Amino acid sequence: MRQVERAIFDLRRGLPVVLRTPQDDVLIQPLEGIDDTALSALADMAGHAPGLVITTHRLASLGTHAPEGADAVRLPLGTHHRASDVVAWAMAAMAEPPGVQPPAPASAAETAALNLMRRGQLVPAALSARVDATRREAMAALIDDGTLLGVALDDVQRYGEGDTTTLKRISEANVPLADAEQARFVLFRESDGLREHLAVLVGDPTEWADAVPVRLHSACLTGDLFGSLRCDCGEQLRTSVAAISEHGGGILLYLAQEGRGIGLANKLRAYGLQDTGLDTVDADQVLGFGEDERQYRAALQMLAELAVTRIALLTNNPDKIAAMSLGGIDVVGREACYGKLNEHNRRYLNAKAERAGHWLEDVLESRDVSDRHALHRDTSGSLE
Ligand SMILES: Nc1nc2c(ncn2[C@@H]2O[C@H](COP(=O)(O)OP(=O)(O)OP(=O)(O)O)[C@@H](O)[C@H]2O)c(=O)[nH]1
Ligand SMILES: [Zn+2]
Repeated sequence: MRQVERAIFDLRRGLPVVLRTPQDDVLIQPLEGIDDTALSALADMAGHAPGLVITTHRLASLGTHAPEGADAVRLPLGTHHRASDVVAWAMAAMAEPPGVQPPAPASAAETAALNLMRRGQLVPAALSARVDATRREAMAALIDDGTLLGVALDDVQRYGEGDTTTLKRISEANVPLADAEQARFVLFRESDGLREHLAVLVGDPTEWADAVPVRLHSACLTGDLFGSLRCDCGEQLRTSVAAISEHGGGILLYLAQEGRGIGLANKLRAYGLQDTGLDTVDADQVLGFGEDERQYRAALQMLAELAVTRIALLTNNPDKIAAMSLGGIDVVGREACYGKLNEHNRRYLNAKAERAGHWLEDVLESRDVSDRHALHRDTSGSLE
């Protein structure tokens, strides 16, 4: 499996990787940083023009339906296609589908390639070229001398299905917080070494209520750390710590799921797309993602490790309740957890309520605006 993890790192560096089966070698390359030289080098190495592999979410955002049952499709490319066009087909906001032949369902290697891109928090799109039989020996030599990384397709598929994200409890310490003086941070690391999650234990665990107050908080660097006004995350983080403390203690799980699981680089891309008029769901779809890419396996493992089975969840998100219940946790209560509405996050909160079914009516109807908003209104008079 270490080869798979190495492949993810090579892809994050923009390097091609070879996916190998006994019959075939397939060269794959991420879209980030691709230029015309890299595009033709890929075709030369493989002896075939590459195709562009995209998710069906991306295809839908181009206004085209995927063949029945396909999760990903391949658009064949010709030698006349420029890298800038290919990158645009993969991730730019545009209405026109590419003028190439109809999409074919992606092969097993191509589907696996997109899973590697996702795990590496790259845009889930790839260039893919089957290595011609006449080039296989040369390809094997490049793999042997370390120029290219080769990884068995079988391993990539098992990596995607398996328990590679088993958590290890790594370290812990008391960290008194402004909103909860008695707090203990426990750090967990996924076994492939890629991501770390935190359990913040508030109060004395022996005195926690029978249904332990729990907040599942997905990381949001911009909101949690910088107080971004584009979302409600920073305020939710702090008010939930305070609420847990007031309820006699409980747990905040701080999950490495930046940008609903798409990663910070892609969240910033999605923000750029939202600035052109798309909402948060459509912007993610342009980049090839579904409306919410999060999985809660890590949260379930941390609760198991902490021997917590009955919880009261602080959330407005029905998916989190469903994920916990499906994972065998008894969710016996739910408490709302709001941030403040302001003119920068109103559209985002509306989209969460309307498109993802979050319970945010109270916030959206309250016209509860922050001091900062009031200040802004005083000076600009531009409150909608
Ligand atoms: N992709 C994407 N992610 C965003 C955007 N705005 C915020 N996020 C992310 O959305 C996630 C919000 O997570 P949570 O705070 O757990 O909130 P939630 O799913 O709304 O659920 P509750 O707060 O529990 O009701 C964080 O990972 C943010 O980084 C956006 O416009 N696009
Ligand atoms: Zn946020």
